[in-house]
Amino acid sequence: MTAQSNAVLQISGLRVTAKTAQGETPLVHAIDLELRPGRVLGLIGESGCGKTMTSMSVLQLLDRKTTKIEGSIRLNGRELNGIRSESMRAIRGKEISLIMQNPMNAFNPVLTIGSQCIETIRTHTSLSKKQAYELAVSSLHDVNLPDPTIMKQYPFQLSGGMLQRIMIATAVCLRPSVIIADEPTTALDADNQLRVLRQLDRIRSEYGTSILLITHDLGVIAEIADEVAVMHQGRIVEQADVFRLFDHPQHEYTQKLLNARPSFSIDQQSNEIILA
Ligand SMILES: Nc1ncnc2c1ncn2[C@@H]1O[C@H](COP(=O)(O)OP(=O)(O)OP(=O)(O)O)[C@@H](O)[C@H]1O
Ligand code: NI
Repeated sequence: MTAQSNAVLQISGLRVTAKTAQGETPLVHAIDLELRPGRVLGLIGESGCGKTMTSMSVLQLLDRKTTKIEGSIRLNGRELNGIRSESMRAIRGKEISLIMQNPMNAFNPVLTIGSQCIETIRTHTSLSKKQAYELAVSSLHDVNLPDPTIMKQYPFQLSGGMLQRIMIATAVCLRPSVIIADEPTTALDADNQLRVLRQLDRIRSEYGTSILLITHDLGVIAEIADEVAVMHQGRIVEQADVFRLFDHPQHEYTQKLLNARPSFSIDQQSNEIILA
């Protein structure tokens, strides 16, 4: 009998290799990650270590002509690696959603926010236009954008922080069990960063959504992650509970990451990590 795991997303032995004219270059080396229900798993590591390649492989968004994905990616028990692209299109946005770094790129500049949200909803459901409109408006309300006239606006009329919240609203409106957020706050100013993190945290607690949060920022990790996986040169070098990681970093690279921060302390009473 095989061991049963309650993971929503289980990545085992994931390898990503770039196929170039010069030959094959390994980018991600047989990593294992497990995302449990309602948890936030932070994936942290330096630029170029393979975080985005990992998230793109999970979503099966890499071009199979130029990249090879090996290993297993199970979403609610179903294998995603090698799945037909049609089946994956039905899963993406419904069972697993992506929130990207640059909100501007996520929207079509010539369509209103409303038509894009409604289109996303109707691709995955049999809701009428009116029902989809109502769901979109209530999702925007959820991310503190209560004014429905936003539906009539075009992406360029809105700030980066607002677009990021709209992207979150769109990503969560169909209640996916997993959200992958790849540097969701990097392009935002400090106020909006905090706002977006709070919203992700609220979505997690309200809907039990599991979040794989990709970042190079320990502050983001301290804010909302339950567990952390540290990635270095295409490998996971350490995975631990967030408090344990801050308290007792095991790997040399994790220690370097922590030392690069000015200082931090753990408030025993509120159980929060405070960064200076
Ligand atoms: N399409 C591609 N083909 C080949 N190599 C690629 C491709 N995209 C990225 N790479 C390489 O893969 C490695 C991992 O890149 P990746 O984008 O996953 O890093 P990252 O950890 O997300 O970095 P960042 O924090 O800068 O976003 C890098 O060396 C990058 O140059
Ligand atoms: Ni990246």
